[in-house]
Amino acid sequence: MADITTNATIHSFGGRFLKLTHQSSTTGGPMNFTLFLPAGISASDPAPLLIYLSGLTCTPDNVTEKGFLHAHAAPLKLALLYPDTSPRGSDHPGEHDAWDFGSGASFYINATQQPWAKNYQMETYIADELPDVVFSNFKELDPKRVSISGHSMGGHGALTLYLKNPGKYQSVSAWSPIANPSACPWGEKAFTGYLGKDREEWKKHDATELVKHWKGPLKALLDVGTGDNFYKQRQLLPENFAEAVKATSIEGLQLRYQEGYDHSYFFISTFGEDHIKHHAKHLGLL
Ligand SMILES: N[C@@H](CCC(=O)N[C@@H](CS)C(=O)NCC(=O)O)C(=O)O
Repeated sequence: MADITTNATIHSFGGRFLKLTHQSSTTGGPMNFTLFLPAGISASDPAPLLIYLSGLTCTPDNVTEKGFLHAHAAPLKLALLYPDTSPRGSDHPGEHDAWDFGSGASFYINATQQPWAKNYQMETYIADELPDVVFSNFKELDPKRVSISGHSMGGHGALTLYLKNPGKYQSVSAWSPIANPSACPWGEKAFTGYLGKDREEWKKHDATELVKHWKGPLKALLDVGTGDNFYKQRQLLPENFAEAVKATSIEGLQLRYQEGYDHSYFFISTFGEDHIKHHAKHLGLL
Protein backbone atom coordinates (compact mmCIF):
# COMPACT_ATOMS: atom_id res chain seq x y z
CA MET A 1 0.00 0.00 0.00
CA ALA A 2 2.81 2.39 -0.93
CA ASP A 3 0.68 5.30 -2.05
CA ILE A 4 -2.04 5.16 0.62
CA THR A 5 -1.68 6.48 4.19
CA THR A 6 -3.79 4.83 6.89
CA ASN A 7 -4.89 7.52 9.35
CA ALA A 8 -7.09 5.29 11.52
CA THR A 9 -8.42 1.75 11.83
CA ILE A 10 -11.76 1.44 13.64
CA HIS A 11 -13.42 -1.88 14.41
CA SER A 12 -17.21 -1.97 14.08
CA PHE A 13 -19.82 -4.72 13.59
CA GLY A 14 -17.08 -7.31 13.16
CA GLY A 15 -15.42 -5.41 10.31
CA ARG A 16 -13.01 -2.50 10.06
CA PHE A 17 -13.20 1.10 8.90
CA LEU A 18 -9.95 2.30 7.35
CA LYS A 19 -9.62 6.08 7.18
CA LEU A 20 -7.24 6.64 4.29
CA THR A 21 -5.49 9.39 2.31
CA HIS A 22 -3.79 9.17 -1.07
CA GLN A 23 -2.29 11.58 -3.59
CA SER A 24 -4.68 11.91 -6.52
CA SER A 25 -3.35 12.57 -10.00
CA THR A 26 -6.88 13.57 -11.12
CA THR A 27 -7.48 16.27 -8.51
CA GLY A 28 -3.79 17.06 -8.12
CA GLY A 29 -3.66 16.77 -4.34
CA PRO A 30 -4.36 14.68 -1.27
CA MET A 31 -7.79 12.98 -1.11
CA ASN A 32 -9.38 11.35 1.92
CA PHE A 33 -11.65 8.35 1.77
CA THR A 34 -12.95 5.69 4.13
CA LEU A 35 -13.28 2.00 3.38
CA PHE A 36 -15.36 -0.50 5.36
CA LEU A 37 -14.04 -4.04 5.07
CA PRO A 38 -16.36 -6.72 6.48
CA ALA A 39 -14.88 -9.68 8.33
CA GLY A 40 -14.23 -12.94 6.49
CA ILE A 41 -13.32 -11.63 3.02
CA SER A 42 -10.14 -12.56 1.17
CA ALA A 43 -8.48 -12.45 -2.25
CA SER A 44 -9.88 -15.92 -2.93
CA ASP A 45 -13.38 -14.87 -1.80
CA PRO A 46 -13.49 -11.14 -2.65
CA ALA A 47 -16.34 -8.86 -1.57
CA PRO A 48 -18.38 -6.65 -3.88
CA LEU A 49 -18.18 -2.91 -3.25
CA LEU A 50 -20.87 -0.28 -2.71
CA ILE A 51 -19.79 3.32 -3.24
CA TYR A 52 -21.70 5.93 -1.18
CA LEU A 53 -21.40 9.57 -2.25
CA SER A 54 -22.14 12.05 0.53
CA GLY A 55 -24.05 15.32 0.39
CA LEU A 56 -23.17 18.99 0.69
CA THR A 57 -20.77 19.90 3.51
CA CYS A 58 -19.92 16.28 4.34
CA THR A 59 -16.67 14.39 4.70
CA PRO A 60 -16.57 10.56 4.82
CA ASP A 61 -17.07 10.87 8.62
CA ASN A 62 -20.76 11.85 8.56
CA VAL A 63 -21.95 8.57 7.05
CA THR A 64 -19.35 6.52 8.92
CA GLU A 65 -20.59 7.83 12.27
CA LYS A 66 -24.32 8.31 11.61
CA GLY A 67 -25.35 6.26 8.57
CA PHE A 68 -25.02 2.74 10.05
CA LEU A 69 -24.94 1.28 6.56
CA HIS A 70 -22.06 -0.93 7.65
CA ALA A 71 -24.24 -2.61 10.30
CA HIS A 72 -26.29 -4.11 7.44
CA ALA A 73 -23.39 -4.57 5.01
CA ALA A 74 -21.17 -6.51 7.47
CA PRO A 75 -23.25 -9.72 7.72
CA LEU A 76 -23.71 -9.80 3.93
CA LYS A 77 -19.95 -9.33 3.34
CA LEU A 78 -20.50 -6.18 1.30
CA ALA A 79 -17.65 -3.65 1.41
CA LEU A 80 -18.33 0.11 1.47
CA LEU A 81 -16.37 2.99 -0.04
CA TYR A 82 -16.99 6.53 1.26
CA PRO A 83 -15.18 9.15 -0.88
CA ASP A 84 -14.86 12.82 0.07
CA THR A 85 -17.19 15.44 -1.44
CA SER A 86 -14.49 17.61 -3.08
CA PRO A 87 -10.75 18.21 -3.29
CA ARG A 88 -9.42 19.71 -0.04
CA GLY A 89 -5.89 20.86 -0.81
CA SER A 90 -6.64 24.00 -2.84
CA ASP A 91 -7.53 27.56 -1.94
CA HIS A 92 -9.27 29.16 -4.94
CA PRO A 93 -10.90 32.56 -4.38
CA GLY A 94 -14.27 31.90 -2.70
CA GLU A 95 -13.67 28.14 -2.46
CA HIS A 96 -14.47 27.92 1.24
CA ASP A 97 -17.02 30.76 1.53
CA ALA A 98 -20.31 28.96 0.73
CA TRP A 99 -21.57 25.59 1.94
CA ASP A 100 -23.22 24.78 -1.42
CA PHE A 101 -20.30 25.56 -3.76
CA GLY A 102 -16.56 24.86 -3.72
CA SER A 103 -15.13 22.72 -0.94
CA GLY A 104 -17.60 20.06 0.21
CA ALA A 105 -19.77 20.74 -2.84
CA SER A 106 -18.11 19.39 -6.00
CA PHE A 107 -21.33 17.92 -7.43
CA TYR A 108 -19.15 15.01 -8.68
CA ILE A 109 -18.61 16.55 -12.13
CA ASN A 110 -15.52 17.54 -14.10
CA ALA A 111 -15.39 21.34 -13.97
CA THR A 112 -14.63 23.13 -17.23
CA GLN A 113 -14.44 26.69 -15.82
CA GLN A 114 -11.35 28.19 -14.22
CA PRO A 115 -10.10 28.02 -11.57
CA TRP A 116 -12.18 24.92 -10.75
CA ALA A 117 -11.13 22.97 -13.86
CA LYS A 118 -7.63 22.68 -12.38
CA ASN A 119 -8.62 20.21 -9.69
CA TYR A 120 -12.44 19.82 -9.44
CA GLN A 121 -12.36 16.71 -11.65
CA MET A 122 -14.50 14.63 -9.32
CA GLU A 123 -16.37 12.65 -11.99
CA THR A 124 -13.15 11.09 -13.29
CA TYR A 125 -11.88 10.73 -9.75
CA ILE A 126 -14.93 8.79 -8.50
CA ALA A 127 -15.60 6.78 -11.66
CA ASP A 128 -12.00 5.85 -12.51
CA GLU A 129 -9.09 6.84 -10.31
CA LEU A 130 -10.38 6.03 -6.85
CA PRO A 131 -11.71 2.54 -7.76
CA ASP A 132 -8.38 1.79 -9.49
CA VAL A 133 -6.49 2.78 -6.35
CA VAL A 134 -8.81 0.76 -4.12
CA PHE A 135 -8.88 -2.40 -6.22
CA SER A 136 -5.12 -2.43 -6.82
CA ASN A 137 -4.44 -2.11 -3.09
CA PHE A 138 -7.21 -4.32 -1.67
CA LYS A 139 -7.26 -7.68 -3.41
CA GLU A 140 -10.04 -8.80 -1.07
CA LEU A 141 -12.41 -6.58 -3.12
CA ASP A 142 -14.00 -7.65 -6.42
CA PRO A 143 -13.61 -5.03 -9.20
CA LYS A 144 -16.30 -6.73 -11.27
CA ARG A 145 -19.08 -6.21 -8.71
CA VAL A 146 -19.60 -2.53 -7.90
CA SER A 147 -22.75 -0.53 -7.14
CA ILE A 148 -23.27 3.13 -6.33
CA SER A 149 -25.45 5.13 -3.94
CA GLY A 150 -25.60 8.56 -2.40
CA HIS A 151 -27.42 11.23 -0.46
CA SER A 152 -28.65 14.60 -1.76
CA MET A 153 -25.75 15.99 -3.86
CA GLY A 154 -24.36 12.45 -3.60
CA GLY A 155 -27.67 11.07 -4.86
CA HIS A 156 -27.23 13.28 -7.92
CA GLY A 157 -23.67 11.94 -8.22
CA ALA A 158 -24.79 8.31 -7.92
CA LEU A 159 -27.64 8.64 -10.44
CA THR A 160 -25.58 10.54 -13.00
CA LEU A 161 -22.53 8.26 -12.77
CA TYR A 162 -24.81 5.22 -13.09
CA LEU A 163 -26.58 6.71 -16.13
CA LYS A 164 -23.36 7.96 -17.78
CA ASN A 165 -21.63 4.58 -17.48
CA PRO A 166 -23.97 1.73 -18.49
CA GLY A 167 -22.71 -1.57 -17.11
CA LYS A 168 -20.14 -0.06 -14.74
CA TYR A 169 -22.40 -0.35 -11.69
CA GLN A 170 -24.76 -3.24 -10.96
CA SER A 171 -27.37 -1.04 -9.24
CA VAL A 172 -28.01 2.47 -7.95
CA SER A 173 -29.78 3.96 -4.95
CA ALA A 174 -30.24 7.38 -3.45
CA TRP A 175 -31.70 9.11 -0.44
CA SER A 176 -33.15 12.58 -1.16
CA PRO A 177 -31.27 12.99 -4.46
CA ILE A 178 -30.90 16.31 -6.28
CA ALA A 179 -32.63 14.66 -9.21
CA ASN A 180 -32.97 17.57 -11.66
CA PRO A 181 -30.09 19.97 -10.85
CA SER A 182 -30.62 22.15 -13.95
CA ALA A 183 -33.98 23.20 -12.49
CA CYS A 184 -33.14 23.88 -8.83
CA PRO A 185 -31.19 26.70 -7.11
CA TRP A 186 -28.38 24.42 -5.81
CA GLY A 187 -27.79 22.90 -9.24
CA GLU A 188 -28.05 26.20 -11.13
CA LYS A 189 -25.42 27.75 -8.87
CA ALA A 190 -23.05 24.78 -9.07
CA PHE A 191 -23.42 24.16 -12.80
CA THR A 192 -22.96 27.86 -13.64
CA GLY A 193 -19.78 27.95 -11.56
CA TYR A 194 -18.26 24.65 -12.67
CA LEU A 195 -19.62 24.31 -16.24
CA GLY A 196 -20.49 27.84 -17.40
CA LYS A 197 -23.80 29.25 -18.58
CA ASP A 198 -24.59 26.89 -21.49
CA ARG A 199 -27.61 24.89 -20.33
CA GLU A 200 -27.06 22.32 -23.09
CA GLU A 201 -23.84 21.35 -21.27
CA TRP A 202 -25.76 21.02 -18.01
CA LYS A 203 -28.03 18.35 -19.52
CA LYS A 204 -25.05 15.97 -19.71
CA HIS A 205 -24.88 16.04 -15.90
CA ASP A 206 -28.56 16.00 -14.99
CA ALA A 207 -30.20 12.67 -14.08
CA THR A 208 -33.61 13.78 -15.34
CA GLU A 209 -32.10 14.49 -18.77
CA LEU A 210 -29.73 11.49 -18.83
CA VAL A 211 -32.42 8.96 -17.98
CA LYS A 212 -34.26 9.81 -21.23
CA HIS A 213 -31.45 8.01 -23.10
CA TRP A 214 -31.23 4.96 -20.80
CA LYS A 215 -31.70 1.51 -22.29
CA GLY A 216 -32.78 -1.45 -20.17
CA PRO A 217 -34.04 -1.69 -16.60
CA LEU A 218 -32.93 0.94 -14.07
CA LYS A 219 -32.22 -1.18 -10.93
CA ALA A 220 -32.81 1.99 -8.90
CA LEU A 221 -34.16 2.56 -5.38
CA LEU A 222 -34.87 6.16 -4.36
CA ASP A 223 -36.20 7.35 -1.00
CA VAL A 224 -37.41 10.88 -0.29
CA GLY A 225 -38.80 12.16 3.02
CA THR A 226 -41.98 14.21 2.82
CA GLY A 227 -40.79 16.26 5.82
CA ASP A 228 -37.53 17.20 4.06
CA ASN A 229 -37.29 21.00 3.87
CA PHE A 230 -35.03 20.82 0.82
CA TYR A 231 -37.67 18.68 -0.92
CA LYS A 232 -40.34 21.23 0.02
CA GLN A 233 -38.11 24.04 -1.29
CA ARG A 234 -37.90 22.20 -4.64
CA GLN A 235 -34.16 21.57 -4.47
CA LEU A 236 -34.55 17.81 -5.06
CA LEU A 237 -37.33 17.43 -7.68
CA PRO A 238 -37.60 13.61 -7.66
CA GLU A 239 -41.02 14.04 -9.29
CA ASN A 240 -39.33 15.42 -12.43
CA PHE A 241 -37.07 12.37 -12.59
CA ALA A 242 -40.07 10.05 -12.14
CA GLU A 243 -41.99 11.88 -14.88
CA ALA A 244 -39.04 11.55 -17.27
CA VAL A 245 -38.90 7.80 -16.55
CA LYS A 246 -42.66 7.47 -16.99
CA ALA A 247 -42.44 9.04 -20.45
CA THR A 248 -40.18 6.16 -21.53
CA SER A 249 -40.69 2.40 -21.38
CA ILE A 250 -37.94 2.07 -18.73
CA GLU A 251 -38.75 -0.29 -15.86
CA GLY A 252 -37.10 -0.79 -12.51
CA LEU A 253 -37.49 2.56 -10.75
CA GLN A 254 -38.61 2.26 -7.13
CA LEU A 255 -39.31 5.79 -5.86
CA ARG A 256 -40.68 5.86 -2.32
CA TYR A 257 -41.95 8.88 -0.42
CA GLN A 258 -41.40 8.31 3.31
CA GLU A 259 -43.99 10.14 5.38
CA GLY A 260 -42.59 12.78 7.73
CA TYR A 261 -38.87 11.99 7.32
CA ASP A 262 -36.42 14.85 6.91
CA HIS A 263 -33.10 15.22 5.06
CA SER A 264 -30.87 14.03 7.89
CA TYR A 265 -28.93 10.89 8.79
CA PHE A 266 -31.92 9.83 10.96
CA PHE A 267 -33.67 9.29 7.60
CA ILE A 268 -30.66 7.70 5.89
CA SER A 269 -30.02 5.25 8.72
CA THR A 270 -33.72 4.28 8.94
CA PHE A 271 -33.79 3.07 5.33
CA GLY A 272 -30.17 1.93 5.15
CA GLU A 273 -31.07 -1.75 5.43
CA ASP A 274 -33.42 -1.51 2.41
CA HIS A 275 -30.70 0.14 0.33
CA ILE A 276 -28.03 -2.35 1.34
CA LYS A 277 -30.37 -5.26 0.50
CA HIS A 278 -31.29 -3.67 -2.85
CA HIS A 279 -27.61 -3.58 -3.80
CA ALA A 280 -26.83 -6.97 -2.25
CA LYS A 281 -29.48 -8.54 -4.47
CA HIS A 282 -28.00 -7.03 -7.64
CA LEU A 283 -24.44 -7.87 -6.53
CA GLY A 284 -25.29 -11.54 -6.10
CA LEU A 285 -25.17 -11.64 -2.30
CA LEU A 286 -28.86 -12.38 -1.72
N1 LIG B 1 -25.41 23.50 5.96
C1 LIG B 1 -26.76 23.38 5.53
C2 LIG B 1 -27.22 21.96 5.61
C3 LIG B 1 -26.43 21.08 4.73
C4 LIG B 1 -26.95 19.69 4.81
O1 LIG B 1 -28.05 19.38 5.29
N2 LIG B 1 -26.13 18.80 4.33
C5 LIG B 1 -26.54 17.43 4.29
C6 LIG B 1 -26.25 16.90 2.91
S1 LIG B 1 -27.12 17.84 1.70
C7 LIG B 1 -25.78 16.63 5.31
O2 LIG B 1 -25.71 15.41 5.21
N3 LIG B 1 -25.17 17.27 6.29
C8 LIG B 1 -24.30 16.63 7.24
C9 LIG B 1 -24.97 15.89 8.36
O3 LIG B 1 -26.19 15.96 8.53
O4 LIG B 1 -24.23 15.17 9.08
C10 LIG B 1 -27.67 24.20 6.37
O5 LIG B 1 -27.21 24.69 7.39
O6 LIG B 1 -28.86 24.31 6.03
